[in-house]
Amino acid sequence: MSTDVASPTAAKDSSSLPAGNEPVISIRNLSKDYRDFWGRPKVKALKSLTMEVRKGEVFGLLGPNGSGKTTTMKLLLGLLFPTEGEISILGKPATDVSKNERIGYLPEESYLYRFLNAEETLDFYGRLFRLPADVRKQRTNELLELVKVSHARKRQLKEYSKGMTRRIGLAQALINDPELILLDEPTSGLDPLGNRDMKDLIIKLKEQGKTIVMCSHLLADVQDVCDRIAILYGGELKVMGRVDELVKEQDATQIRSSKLSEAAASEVLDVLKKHGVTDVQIDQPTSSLEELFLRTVQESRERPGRRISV
Ligand SMILES: Nc1ncnc2c1ncn2[C@@H]1O[C@H](COP(=O)(O)OP(=O)(O)OP(=O)(O)O)[C@@H](O)[C@H]1O
Repeated sequence: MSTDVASPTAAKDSSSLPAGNEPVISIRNLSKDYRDFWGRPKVKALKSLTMEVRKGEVFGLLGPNGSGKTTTMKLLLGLLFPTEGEISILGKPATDVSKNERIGYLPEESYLYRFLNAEETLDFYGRLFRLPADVRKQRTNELLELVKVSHARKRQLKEYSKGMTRRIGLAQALINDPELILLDEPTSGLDPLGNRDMKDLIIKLKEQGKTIVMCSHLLADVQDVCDRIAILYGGELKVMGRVDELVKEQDATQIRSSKLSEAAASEVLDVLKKHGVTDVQIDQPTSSLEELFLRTVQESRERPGRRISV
């Protein structure tokens, strides 16, 4: 397995950067101590974190509660100052707030104004980025379509469901057409349809050349959309690498075929036994519950009133 167990000095992952592909984010020996009322270090939230995020990739930042993910996001945005270390983001230091005009951020809890409707919300954030009125109008329309809340554009956000609020939060994060998008728990609170939409959106943004960093506890979602991940524990980088490489089982072989007859399966077993392989399992593959759920909803839409047979 090409896993990198990070040490404070060596936290690079296996696939090195191709020449000319400068990292969008470069973090070197980053530490963050939160201090108490008297300025004494209270919590070491990050310890010597070194990592890179490349242009056009979807990067997952994982770890249990309190492992330092949100702290990392806030340091990237320049909302916190590091205790030690350096961050370069879009070629600028993280403390240079001008770079935030090229960044979109979806916080874990969206801070949206409950009494504004969807249109007004996006227009308000567009104004914060000093976008001209015609651009604000065009982006608002495009983004409401993209996140599928066009039908509720005139409704105040206080009437929105959790999933709709998450969608408008994402639209807000995209209003400035950012190059780099930071998403804190993007799929939390979404039903399986909303979840699929959000993942499709993330993939679409990647196809448009955007770089995306996301924190999530929903590992199946991370596996679905992320190219590379880092796992933090207690503020330290423990693992970093390509998702497909990290989850590959090194000491097993998988053969997939169309459905085998009993006779064919038995012959296959004989061949494997001849080669000394005894721990063989031949069974029918299963699809995910997510696939079944989405198929059920799709078929229910197309053929209302019918019971669906699997
Ligand atoms: N403002 C703060 N003051 C003091 N300690 C803090 C502060 N913010 C975070 N911490 C501590 O820093 C550590 C890392 O917190 P952080 O929020 O970055 O973790 P996280 O990985 O995002 O967690 P979660 O998955 O719960 O969101 C935790 O021990 C947390 O208690």
